[in-house]
Amino acid sequence: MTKLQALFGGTFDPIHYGHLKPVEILANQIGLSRIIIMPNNVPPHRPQPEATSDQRKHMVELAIADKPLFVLDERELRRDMPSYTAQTLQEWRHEEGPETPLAFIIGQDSLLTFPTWHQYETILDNAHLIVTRRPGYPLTMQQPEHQQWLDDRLTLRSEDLHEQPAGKIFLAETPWFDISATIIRERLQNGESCEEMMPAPVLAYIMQQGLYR
Ligand SMILES: Nc1ncnc2c1ncn2[C@@H]1O[C@H](COP(=O)(O)OP(=O)(O)OP(=O)(O)O)[C@@H](O)[C@H]1O
Ligand SMILES: O=C(O)c1ccc[n+]([C@@H]2O[C@H](COP(=O)([O-])O)[C@@H](O)[C@H]2O)c1
Repeated sequence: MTKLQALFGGTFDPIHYGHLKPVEILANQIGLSRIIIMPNNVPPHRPQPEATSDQRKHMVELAIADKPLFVLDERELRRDMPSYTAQTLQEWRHEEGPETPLAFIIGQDSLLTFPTWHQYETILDNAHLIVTRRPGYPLTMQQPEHQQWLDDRLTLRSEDLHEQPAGKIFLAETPWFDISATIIRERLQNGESCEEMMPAPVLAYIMQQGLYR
């Protein structure tokens, strides 16, 4: 098997176990050599996050400090423009060459909005798309033409992700983690505990910085 690397982009406001656990399990299931966590500076499709980019980056660093599978990629943090995935993947492909298998990981909720992303059709030219499960969202697209787009690219064979450089969509059978950054921010605002939802060093940093009060 080749060494398949995957980029995992997000706002991570804050990073939590709903981000970390599915992708760790995925890495074991399909054989990922590296998961590259890539926080954005300006998210394309949502309001600016509550925590600063430096704070969100630091929380990612704390979350992955004891996990050799993960590395941090700061390229989107350096961008003052919205972080369009199509552009980022074009850059990444250029760096890695045409033959290297590359993948971009998203959760099930992101798959549903994927056809609204900037130049979404070009994203699969440069990487595979790996979708992790998330409770509360369907695995089918709302519009028939988007379902057709999905069906045309779906694969059930994880080997395809290693054998081809890009172009496939793989719906991974990862367990559900009913955690979101929104719930965490709300719970913290209400003074409720979030210990089960994120690594302890991240929670300690949130408390120390007085974030999400
Ligand atoms: N619980 C989860 N299970 C699977 N995927 C998830 C989960 N939470 C987030 N993701 C995925 O991680 C990526 C980054 O998500 P993001 O940083 O927006 O977290 P979030 O918890 O959805 O945040 P918010 O609640 O602020 O919208 C997205 O592709 C999203 O689909
Ligand atoms: O390129 C786009 O148009 C686009 C639209 C929405 C989301 N994304 C990317 O998808 C990833 C998850 O986004 P989010 O908002 O759920 O944190 C993150 O890397 C975003 O930059 C990208």
